[in-house]
Amino acid sequence: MFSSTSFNSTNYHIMHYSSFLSMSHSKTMSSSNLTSSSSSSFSSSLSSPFFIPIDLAYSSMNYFQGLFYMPADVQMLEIILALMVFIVIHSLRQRKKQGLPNWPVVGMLPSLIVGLQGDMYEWISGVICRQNGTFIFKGPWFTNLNCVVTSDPRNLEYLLKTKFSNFPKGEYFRNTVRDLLGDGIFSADDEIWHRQRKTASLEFHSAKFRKLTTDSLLELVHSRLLPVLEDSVKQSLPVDLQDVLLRLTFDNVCMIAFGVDPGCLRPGLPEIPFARAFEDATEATIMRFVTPTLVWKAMRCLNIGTEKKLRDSIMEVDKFAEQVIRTRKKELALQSENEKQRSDILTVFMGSKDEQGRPFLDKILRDICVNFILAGRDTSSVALSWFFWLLNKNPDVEDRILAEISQILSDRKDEKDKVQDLDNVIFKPEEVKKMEYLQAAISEALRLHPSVPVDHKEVLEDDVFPDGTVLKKGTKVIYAIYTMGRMEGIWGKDCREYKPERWLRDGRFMSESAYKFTAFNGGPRLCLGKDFAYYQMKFAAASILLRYKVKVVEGHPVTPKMALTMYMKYGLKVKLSRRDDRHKYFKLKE
Ligand code: HEM
Repeated sequence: MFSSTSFNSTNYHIMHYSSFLSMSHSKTMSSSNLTSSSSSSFSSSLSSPFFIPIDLAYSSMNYFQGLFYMPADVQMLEIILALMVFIVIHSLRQRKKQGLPNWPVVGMLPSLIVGLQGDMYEWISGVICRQNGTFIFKGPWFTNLNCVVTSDPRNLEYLLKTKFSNFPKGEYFRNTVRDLLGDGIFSADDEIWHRQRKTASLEFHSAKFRKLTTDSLLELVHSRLLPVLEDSVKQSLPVDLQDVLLRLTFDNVCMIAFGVDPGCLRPGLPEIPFARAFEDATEATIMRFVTPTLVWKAMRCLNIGTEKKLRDSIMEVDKFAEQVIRTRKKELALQSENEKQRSDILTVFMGSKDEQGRPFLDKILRDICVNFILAGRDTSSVALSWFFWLLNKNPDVEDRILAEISQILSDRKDEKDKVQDLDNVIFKPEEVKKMEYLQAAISEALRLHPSVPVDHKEVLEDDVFPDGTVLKKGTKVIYAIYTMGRMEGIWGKDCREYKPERWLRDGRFMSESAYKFTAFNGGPRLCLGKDFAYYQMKFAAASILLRYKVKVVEGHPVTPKMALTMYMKYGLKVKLSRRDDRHKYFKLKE
């Protein structure tokens, strides 16, 4: 009777369920009973959204009548089986309404676990798109895993700007990251956040700070990055470009935060204890987000597993921070006001006051620096890694970048600046600014592979999103930045294509709304390092592309790693070769 009808997957389960009941009835009922029961379940399955409860109730009545004629153990087994089938079908039917099957006790966790096995970000994007931009994840009963996941730009604007004060980072986040981040800018809310933001913001926009960042980057690219890459060319060896870039930005951000160069990008790529400890501490902190709070707290008390690793690595980070703070204090004490030239974050905060007008305590100074390192450590390098991977697949984009660089260099007016040897070219800050197509190509890479793929907030008071989603006090809200880059409703039908041109109007780079392109966050908590990050990425990318062709090693697997930052899980193995076709793009001085 079912074979003549075509079913979608949900109906297939319905059919299965009815067949099962038919089979059980056949043991106990007359054939006429069997026929009426089965056909009623079939017709209601097509017409009524309440099919399952009605059908089950009806069938169960007949079913229980039949029980009197059955041996007790068979009866029990059948009840259990019927119940299980009901639960399975009911839970699977939730997929259509709620995005994922919602099971008793474990909620949507099984689907999440399955989703985590593959490309987690693609999986979550599929679920969100099916739910038109907002999806409510139901975790296991009695856990704190329930949350609202959204990628609707209207909700993002509401969350990050309109009702900013109702969506803090929250206690859950702070308690989870406190051991590593303390009260630094990343995890703080309210006054503590505001004070740090104000001081840091003034500093980030000062000429002194700009000079520090451009000088330190120039030094690192020319005396560390390029020699390391040149070595790999000479030895004809592949190199993990992601690892090299991570070292570059780690050294760079430590110079900005602490005013100290840890030397990760020295020849031979040494392992630096502070860098290793920082990496380990971040990874162990992330583990807390996927471990029930009671469990990680117990592990912390017992000092075992990832919690032991966290404690050990934080001790190493603290040792480094304390030593830098102590040395800087001594150094500043010996200098006169006029000599105080340093403009790193640590020195600036040492000269500022907290919200009560007192100097910042050493512990807060440590927290501030550690937070800045975390913020600027790997976001740019990871973005650059995806950018080089995309270039490899889009040689026409690479051609356009080189044409732009060539134009900029040939526009040099000053005779002594004219390029005689491309290997000696050092881009000037105003030239980097003019690289509009490169900025578009990097933004497009960030749109498809945002360095921070998901971010989160907590609801302070009951609220409602512009799309109608009801938010109860204490709910966790996750905004899926990765998904936003892949939504047709935001970017159009070609949203999955790498097209830097979408950022250009009459050849000039045009920024997008922060609630549509949220790679740098938006509203009052917009990334403080955004301008510097663009400068850093453009300077490093242009300096590499001018000298080398970057080819991803054939067969090298490229897939995102599940972490707070979107690293490539297996790094980016590339083979570099000298750009011997430079004459195509660059006209040298005669
Ligand atoms: C491609 C590069 C970068 C991207 C995509 C990026 C992205 C972001 C995002 C998404 C946030 C919000 C995080 C949150 O509130 O949970 C953020 C905050 C922040 N970023 Fe960046 N960032 C980049 C580079 C940098 C750099 C190089 C620095 C510093 C040198 C920096 C400093 C900060 C700071 C201090 C905050 C905290 C702002 C606040 O909470 O008020 N970022 N960034």
